Order: sequence, then C-alpha cells, then structure tokens
Amino acid sequence: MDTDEDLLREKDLVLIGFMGVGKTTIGRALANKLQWDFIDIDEEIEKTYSMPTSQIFQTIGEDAFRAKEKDMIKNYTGIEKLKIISVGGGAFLQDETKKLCLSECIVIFLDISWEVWQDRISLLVDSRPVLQGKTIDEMEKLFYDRQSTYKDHHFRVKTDDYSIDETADFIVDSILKK
Ligand SMILES: Nc1ncnc2c1ncn2[C@@H]1O[C@H](COP(=O)(O)OP(=O)(O)O)[C@@H](O)[C@H]1O
Ligand SMILES: O=C(O)C1=C[C@@H](OP(=O)(O)O)[C@@H](O)[C@H](O)C1
Ligand SMILES: [Mg+2]
Repeated sequence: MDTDEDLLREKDLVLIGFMGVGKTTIGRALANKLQWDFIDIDEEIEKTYSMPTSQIFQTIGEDAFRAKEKDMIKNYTGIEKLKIISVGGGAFLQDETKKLCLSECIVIFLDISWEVWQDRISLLVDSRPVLQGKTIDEMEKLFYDRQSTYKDHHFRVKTDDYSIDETADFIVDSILKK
C-alpha cells in the first residue's frame, strides 16, 4: 500500500482524454489503490439533476451542462484533501477550466488510438449524448478534432495495450513516485 509519504506529488490528479478512454474506471481504480477520494464530475452533475447525462443534454441543453461542469470542477479543485478527479472529455473545451486544472492540479492525459477506441463504441453510444446520431466518420472527425483540446497536460499515458489496473499501476509507479 502506498502511503502519502511514499508519493512525491501532492496535488489533486485530474484525468483528461476522449470519452471512453477510461477516465472514470481508471480514476476509481487509482483512488482505491491510493486510498484517496475519487470525484467523477459527470456523476456529480448527474446527482445534481437526478438524471443521466444524455437526459441532462436533452432537458437543459449542452451549454447549461458545460456551465455546471465548469462550476463543479472549480469547486472540487478548491478542496484540500488529495483526490483523483475524472472530468468529462469535453471539460477542457473551456479555457478557464483548462487553466485552473493545469495550475492547481497534476493533469494526466489518457491517450487512446482511434483504432482501439472504435472497438468501444457499443459500450458508449447510449450514455454519451455527443455521439448519438453520429456516423462513424463523424465520430472519427470528432475524435481527431478533440485531440487539440488535450495537448496541454503534465503527463501523457498511452492506454491502448493496458488493462484498467495496469494503467492505474503505471500512474502510481511512474508519475506519482518519480
Ligand atoms: N483497458 C481499458 N482501460 C480503460 N477502460 C476500458 C479498458 N477496456 C475497456 N474499458 C471500458 O471502456 C468503457 C469506458 O470507460 P469510462 O471509464 O467510462 O471512460 P471515460 O470516463 O473516459 O468516458 C468502460 O466500459 C470500461 O470498462
Ligand atoms: O466529450 C464530451 O463532450 C462528453 C464526455 C462525457 O464524459 P466522458 O468523457 O467521461 O465520457 C460527458 O461529460 C458528456 O457526455 C460530454
Ligand atoms: Mg467518465
């Protein structure tokens, strides 16, 4: 078990990357390993509105979702206890959020290739409103367009060849203890 004394980095970790790369599942695994708190911003927004994200998009619209997302991230990065924060794949579209996370936290970009991502589409499409109604070509365009959103980060972790657990272990051993 890693204690806080073993770890050289003492800031909240923020996981970014395209939807479906594994920010939520890897973030939760990482928090379990470290015994840190885990916050998933989408789950917090869903709790606030008592509905899933796709329904939030339908009911209040994407702009209101983005405003809530920004506020939520601002609130959680202000709390002192060390934690893992998984943000939605669109959170860094907002410059204020990106700047705040980069200055206050350690930002880890989970990087997946288009080839591996395609195999996960069926797991994602029902719960990700921005994918709904898109053709595969439109999803591919969104995937590549979004990469520029993630280019500012502190560490990049390629996930293609690793399980959820292996990626979490890699982050602890190669980033937090370096
Ligand atoms: N190697 C892997 N790493 C991370 N997630 C994986 C992996 N293989 C399959 N998945 C699955 O991909 C899906 C999307 O994961 P999720 O954590 O919700 O992503 P995100 O929060 O980035 O949208 C989950 O069903 C997860 O179990
Ligand atoms: O990329 C996006 O615009 C979004 C990603 C989702 O989170 P995940 O990246 O956790 O799937 C969620 O915030 C919402 O559906 C919008
Ligand atoms: Mg998620």
